[in-house]
Amino acid sequence: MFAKVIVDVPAKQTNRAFDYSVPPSLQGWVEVGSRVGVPFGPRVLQGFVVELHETTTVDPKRLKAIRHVLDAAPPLTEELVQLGHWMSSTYLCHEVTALQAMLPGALKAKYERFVQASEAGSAGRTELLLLLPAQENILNYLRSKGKAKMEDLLDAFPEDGGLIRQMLDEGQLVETQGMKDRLATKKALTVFPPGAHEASEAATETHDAGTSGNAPGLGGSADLLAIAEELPARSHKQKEVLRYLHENPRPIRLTELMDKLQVGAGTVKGLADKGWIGLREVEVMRDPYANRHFEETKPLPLTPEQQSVYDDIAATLDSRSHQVYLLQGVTGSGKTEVYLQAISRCLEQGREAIVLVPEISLTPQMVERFKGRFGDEVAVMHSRLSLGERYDEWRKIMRRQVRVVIGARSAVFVPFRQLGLIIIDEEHESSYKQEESPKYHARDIAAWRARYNGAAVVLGSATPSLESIQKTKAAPGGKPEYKLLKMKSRVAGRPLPPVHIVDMREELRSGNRSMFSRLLHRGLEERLLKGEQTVLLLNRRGYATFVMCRTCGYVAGCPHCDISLTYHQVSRTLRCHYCGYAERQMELCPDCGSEHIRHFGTGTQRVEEELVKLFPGIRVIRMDVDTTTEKGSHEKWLTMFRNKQADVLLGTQMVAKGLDFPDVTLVGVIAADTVLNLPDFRSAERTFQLLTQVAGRAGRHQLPGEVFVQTYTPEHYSVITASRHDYEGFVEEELPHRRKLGYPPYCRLILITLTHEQVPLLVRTAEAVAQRLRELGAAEQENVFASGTGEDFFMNVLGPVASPIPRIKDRYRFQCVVKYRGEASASRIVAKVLDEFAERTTKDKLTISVDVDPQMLM
Ligand SMILES: Nc1ncnc2c1ncn2[C@@H]1O[C@H](COP(=O)(O)OP(=O)(O)OP(=O)(O)O)[C@@H](O)[C@H]1O
Ligand SMILES: [Zn+2]
Ligand SMILES: [Zn+2]
Repeated sequence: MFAKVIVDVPAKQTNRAFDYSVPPSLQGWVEVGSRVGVPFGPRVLQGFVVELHETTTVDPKRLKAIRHVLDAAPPLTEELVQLGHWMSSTYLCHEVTALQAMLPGALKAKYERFVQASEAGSAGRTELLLLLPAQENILNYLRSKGKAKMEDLLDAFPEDGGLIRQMLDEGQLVETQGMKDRLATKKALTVFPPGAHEASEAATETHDAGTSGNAPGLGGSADLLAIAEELPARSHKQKEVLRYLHENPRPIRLTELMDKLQVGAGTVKGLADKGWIGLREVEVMRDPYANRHFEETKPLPLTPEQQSVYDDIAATLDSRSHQVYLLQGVTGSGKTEVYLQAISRCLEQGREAIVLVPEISLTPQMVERFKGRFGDEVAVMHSRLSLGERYDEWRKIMRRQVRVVIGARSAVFVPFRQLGLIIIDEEHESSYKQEESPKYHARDIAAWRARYNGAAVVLGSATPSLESIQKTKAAPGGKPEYKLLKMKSRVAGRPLPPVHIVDMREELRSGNRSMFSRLLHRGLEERLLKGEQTVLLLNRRGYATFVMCRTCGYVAGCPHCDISLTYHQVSRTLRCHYCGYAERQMELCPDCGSEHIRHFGTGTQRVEEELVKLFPGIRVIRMDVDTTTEKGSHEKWLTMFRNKQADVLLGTQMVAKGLDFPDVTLVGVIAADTVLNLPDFRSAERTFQLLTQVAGRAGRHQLPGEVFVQTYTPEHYSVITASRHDYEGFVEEELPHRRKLGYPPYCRLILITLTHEQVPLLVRTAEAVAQRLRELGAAEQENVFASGTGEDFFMNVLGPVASPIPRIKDRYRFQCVVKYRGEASASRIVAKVLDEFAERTTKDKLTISVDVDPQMLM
């Protein structure tokens, strides 16, 4: 048997599969998707098996064998391996980078490097070589140890790093990589009465050792009583343990037993040493939600709108065909209930479902709704879990113990084998696009997996992205890519809240210098009197958190990046968000020596201060990056707010999404324009989406709601259409702008960023790249024209220009933007140009990164 393996070296030369033989000892272990260790040059590298064959065309003499298999079950499926291949060509990334992105953090890159003397090095061949004394020493050191960690070896021979490298290259030393995998599983000492043993590996791992139900073979436990009787009276603690285990003949965690009986570990261990009871380490699962009880919920009778949407999705599920739906439902229309019932249907068919939600709306409330309906069938994956917790949730998936996963972007890769449904809530959110390589969009991955599995995808939003809405329209001569489903009204005939636009210029003119307009002020006052709640949104983006000298105007900037430093209140430091550079808060201006330094803290903090000044005694919960870094803080704040321990929930985007609190009757937006002024072609769309989302938090239950949007640009169509809850109106205004400027959804973009330490070389290369792109684009255009297929291809290269942030980590940045229409040809052209320049850029240490469908042109 032969395997094709992609090795874990993200480089152009290794971006292909290499052939290896599967030794007889590993047959049956090596599968497509297995992680393996393979010899590669002088080293042993990690890799992924992507194909298995009975034959190979490679000369058997040159073929090396796979050394070992890293996991008992392959962490990737055949489907995911194929997906990796597709991602590599679609997003122009290395295949191994795509495959790595599918693994949970705990499995990634956590390997240690080991070195040993090679067989050739320790036997025959070395005698023929003349060894340096230092080489002898290194070999002797390794022979005495058998195998050493690379870092220990380098510690032992600090002068000889280069020599060690050379010995590796010459094959005297061999490097292997070992996983720190064991660290990633959690173990607990567990007491086993005789006869009670681990029923099966999986069972012991899921159960809490203390509550394991079955105690197979009780035969032995009678003996414990006999032993207890015979022990001397002074061993009363040991007697007690034996009696307890006689009465409860099942495994129990040592700490729990100690707690229950108030005995020491030594007492128990003594019994184990005598062989009367067993004491072993057992793997336990960390369950982040273990101590939470989730109220079980039953499916609600659907409204007619919900029913018709559900019926459509259910028909696709039943026919096992593949379809992407775009569900446009106003805020509070009950999209989540539709998701829940569609998932039920999918599970009834014996299939599995993935639910993606944006990271910041992956709130406990959201998790609760899914756990409440599907209980232990649900695994949760998000970045606020510890690495270990995430790993354990992932293993539940591998072992088929759960059939529903709810998580942020990367959960789209979970290795389900019978995927029936993928739901992407708030599909317009930019966090579904990964900003590092592989720069994928979860929406595209979901569509790909649905096609592969004959599954349904539901993209839900009150404000779908323009790209998605465009895909619901029929292409000339074809069927639309997505099917549009609509829910136009809120559940139970509740009205959408009226939205009032407040012109802040007007406020200033009439002498109100506060950040609260008179209307919003009165609204707050009324809510305090009535004991109702308010949500206040301050969009942090675009808000100053920098440090400025009021005497000379000096602004503290990063010495390595062309960007101002951000002031961090908690640590009293100034930090660069791009390179991590940090310095102490300054007392004097470095330019003019003035003491008048002003720290512009986060906007939310200033709002909070003003609230407390205007409404003494007001209870405010502030949610922003500063107050939510601690694990579980999110949950804490939201629970407090739900329990009405606060009058106002004040925050950034994180208060705008998904929250459903019955007593919120007022929503205020402090300044609607902060996003609007950003130099981004999506700024109007983002403004509309955010305003609509946050307005949707008011009046969702019995009490009617009301919204005030404060703005300096009340005439802007994104503000006006949002105030009317008018999605179609917004789209109608926005699309002509996009068409005129040639932006998505009328074309697609590829952003190419080049970086180097020196500007002249950078500019020269950037220009050469742009030039070559133009040549190939024009040639393709001619080809298409000549072929007469009438295919809609066009490609336009903008730039090179300096990037909006022209320098990061001492490297200058230039960018080109490729605008194009027409299938895949553009990415093929870009790939070709990258290929042509690869050698030159490696030699010059210049980097080129590519972002297909960028969310921001930064
Ligand atoms: N069929 C139904 N009957 C009664 N109540 C319902 C029904 N469907 C949903 N609800 C309730 O209506 C409220 C709003 O529903 P839900 O949160 O699912 O809306 P949504 O469309 O997801 O909103 P958003 O996009 O604003 O997050 C919830 O409190 C939910 O329990
Ligand atoms: Zn100054
Ligand atoms: Zn920096």
